[in-house]
Amino acid sequence: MMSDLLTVRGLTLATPDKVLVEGLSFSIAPGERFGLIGESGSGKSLTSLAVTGLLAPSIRPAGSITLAGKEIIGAPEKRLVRMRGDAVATVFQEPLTALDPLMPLGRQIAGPVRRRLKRKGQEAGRVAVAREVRSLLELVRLPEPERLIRSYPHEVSGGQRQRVAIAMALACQPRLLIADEPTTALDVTTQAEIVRLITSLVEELGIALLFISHDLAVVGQVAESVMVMRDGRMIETGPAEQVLTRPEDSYTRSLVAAARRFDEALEGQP
Ligand SMILES: Nc1ncnc2c1ncn2[C@@H]1O[C@H](COP(=O)(O)OP(=O)(O)OP(=O)(O)O)[C@@H](O)[C@H]1O
Repeated sequence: MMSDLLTVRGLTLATPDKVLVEGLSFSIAPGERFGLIGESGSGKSLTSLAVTGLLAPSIRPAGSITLAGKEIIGAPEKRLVRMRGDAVATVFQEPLTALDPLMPLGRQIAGPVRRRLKRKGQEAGRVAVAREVRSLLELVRLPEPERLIRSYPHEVSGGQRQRVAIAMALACQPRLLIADEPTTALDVTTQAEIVRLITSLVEELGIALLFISHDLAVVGQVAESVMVMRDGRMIETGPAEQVLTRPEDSYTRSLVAAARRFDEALEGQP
């Protein structure tokens, strides 16, 4: 649809000797929360990298990806860089890889804040940037902002690091937030907190979300619509409530049954 924020049509990703993703089509409306589900190696991360124009040079994309009305496939690097600052930002599985180990967290958040203020022609001096950094820390519910600003990544917990990574992604004021397995590296309690935080933030800010996970239960908590992938292909797509409770495809049914058995085991039932 013309009004969609992200439209992927017939996306195929291949190396010279292997097709990794084939004929993928889906779209995300402004403000919509979309879940991409699939087991390891199904092509979820490649799909999200294609959306942000960050594919390895050995992988050739074909088909079409439009984000905020602009074609991504074949776009010059300059346009992709601008789009990554403007339309889309990503939160990855392991926040340590996104963070510089040698730089205090406050300065790391300040980077994207300053770039955004400059891009929008706004005052980007020290005071203005510091004010925005503080309000971002508040937004992601991080306590003790003064200490955090001066801390290095290894001095805070995994959950706090992921909150900082979320703050950095939101610093660009993206229209689409991509969260690629954002909770996989965290313990169960922290996982639930981060999932709730992401859900409430995108709702509060009116941002669309592409949430990627192998975990059906987590995707079910976050997404309004879902797509199930296997071996680089789309297996099933539709409203989350329908796909996750009344799946039509046998592969989706097996995933749902496995997740249910896992839940029952946790509850100590047969
Ligand atoms: N640069 C690359 N060159 C060749 N093959 C690749 C490359 N990157 C990924 N692949 C292959 O593409 C397939 C899909 O990878 P992808 O990372 O998208 O899977 P995924 O669904 O995100 O899995 P995971 O949850 O384990 O990250 C895998 O078989 C992977 O080995």
